[in-house]
Amino acid sequence: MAKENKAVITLFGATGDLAQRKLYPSLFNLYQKGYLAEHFALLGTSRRPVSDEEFQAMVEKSISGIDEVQAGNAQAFAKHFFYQSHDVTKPEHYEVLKERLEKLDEQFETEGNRLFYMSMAPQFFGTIALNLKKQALLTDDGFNRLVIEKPFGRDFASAKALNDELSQTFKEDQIFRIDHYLGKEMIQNIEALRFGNTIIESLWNNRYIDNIQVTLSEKLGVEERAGYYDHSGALRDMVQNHIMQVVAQLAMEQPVAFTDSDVRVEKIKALRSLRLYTPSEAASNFVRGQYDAGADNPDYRHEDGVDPQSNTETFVAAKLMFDNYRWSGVPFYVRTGKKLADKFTRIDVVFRKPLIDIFANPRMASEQSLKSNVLTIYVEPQSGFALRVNAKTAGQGFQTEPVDLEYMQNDSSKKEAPEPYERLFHDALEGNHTNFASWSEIAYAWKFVDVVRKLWDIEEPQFPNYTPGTMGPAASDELLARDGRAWVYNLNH
Ligand SMILES: NC(=O)C1=CN([C@@H]2O[C@H](COP(=O)(O)OP(=O)(O)OC[C@H]3O[C@@H](n4cnc5c(N)ncnc54)[C@H](OP(=O)(O)O)[C@@H]3O)[C@@H](O)[C@H]2O)C=CC1
Ligand SMILES: O=C1O[C@H](COP(=O)(O)O)[C@@H](O)[C@H](O)[C@H]1O
Repeated sequence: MAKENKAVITLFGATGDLAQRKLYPSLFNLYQKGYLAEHFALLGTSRRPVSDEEFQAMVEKSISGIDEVQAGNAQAFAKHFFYQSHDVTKPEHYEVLKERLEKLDEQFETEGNRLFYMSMAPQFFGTIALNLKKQALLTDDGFNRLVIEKPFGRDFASAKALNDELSQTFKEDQIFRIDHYLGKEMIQNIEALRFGNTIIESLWNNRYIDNIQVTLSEKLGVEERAGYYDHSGALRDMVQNHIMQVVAQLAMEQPVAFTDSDVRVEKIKALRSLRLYTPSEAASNFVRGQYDAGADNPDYRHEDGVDPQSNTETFVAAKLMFDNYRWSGVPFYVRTGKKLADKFTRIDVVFRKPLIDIFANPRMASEQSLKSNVLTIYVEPQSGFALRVNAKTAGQGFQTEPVDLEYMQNDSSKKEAPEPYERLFHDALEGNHTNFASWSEIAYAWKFVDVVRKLWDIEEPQFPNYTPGTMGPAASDELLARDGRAWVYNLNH
């Protein structure tokens, strides 16, 4: 039985793309499941004038694509939505907001619980938080929480400045920094796999693991987001946040208990032990790329909205090292990019080969060699995992071949899994921080990434350097080849 969450949600950026594509459908799913019911309201804000009725129609339209809408639910849901034209830079506008929130609190009996969601350009995040405090929009009786979208800063200094601003209004345990990768079913499964299985956790260290590979691959280019992306690039857009969060979950020690505070402690410890590169180490352990023209696309520099001289990277590959007892000597190879071969996210954990390969005994005149065991976590588009083991090939002789022990979620279990934003909204309403990034995690991630960014900002790259539809520049393969390794997923798969 779903527990109802009571709150008034104030959404900054209510007419924006994210709100309409992701946030309203996620809230609607929570409503259909009973996590939101009678005691919730959403006050949407942005500058343009929109009436409550027009806003409700916008919300209904945004959820119209959802399957299995229970009769009448869409209209009943939309009736919880209200709109206030509001310029976040104008302090006097917050007074009106305050009055409306108080009325909604009373009307929907939300017990003073307030959730403020910043879904707008990041330069406004600090201003909004300061005004919420100055104009006393936080309540004394219920909870006051802030959900904040990415990006959280452009580097450590700007992230710290933002965090300092937010901290004047909200304490760390009131801030929920969104990283939608943490809302993905199979990313959450990392913890279940590791800490729910003796056979996995007992091997999860440098005695048995040779290397770990994380790939976040995209088939699309920058599309209509060039304005943002050209000032960001793959390092800031994907590595500093999503990849760092995934890697922290793979590397962390077992938390004392599966609670948000215990998980945070371990993720922070893991990120603290991530080796901070010198500029020359960064140069040899990071690869950047920018896509060339393809059969149906211009090269990146000729995309709409991109600076024709742009040195923004659309691809990053890197080798990360953790200096701690568990991971000493084990490289974590990561890569992400746009216009690659396919859209998928996967993690490959490559185990060491047996110390002695008795099947390669020359007396048996065998040419074969055992393959490494690989645990692959398929995050998307399929959800599941596979363990590659060596088995005897059926037949007269004695040959071995790799076979996969596989678990893939079927359509019905996939349907059970909420969308990341639905899950994260629910967590924030429940006050559960497990799937949100803490300030310390963000700070360590920026410090790590800043070294690379500074280096790349002063060195002229040889762009473009990869063909759309491939897995990035040749240097990405060379990064592993020089260690005698290769990406488990390559174009032959
Ligand atoms: N869209 C996406 O897929 C993703 C977005 N994000 C993040 O989510 C956030 C929102 O992105 P997105 O929805 O795409 O942005 P949009 O540009 O689509 O929307 C911006 C919103 O902010 C409002 N706005 C702009 N200026 C002001 C102002 N001065 N005062 C009040 N409201 C204002 C706009 O309405 P109006 O002009 O009427 O004021 C609009 O509602 C960003 O932080 C982005 O990085 C993160 C991941 C994915
Ligand atoms: O945060 C972002 O993520 C998307 C990729 O997310 P996914 O869930 O589709 O894998 C990426 O396209 C975008 O550039 C980035 O801002």
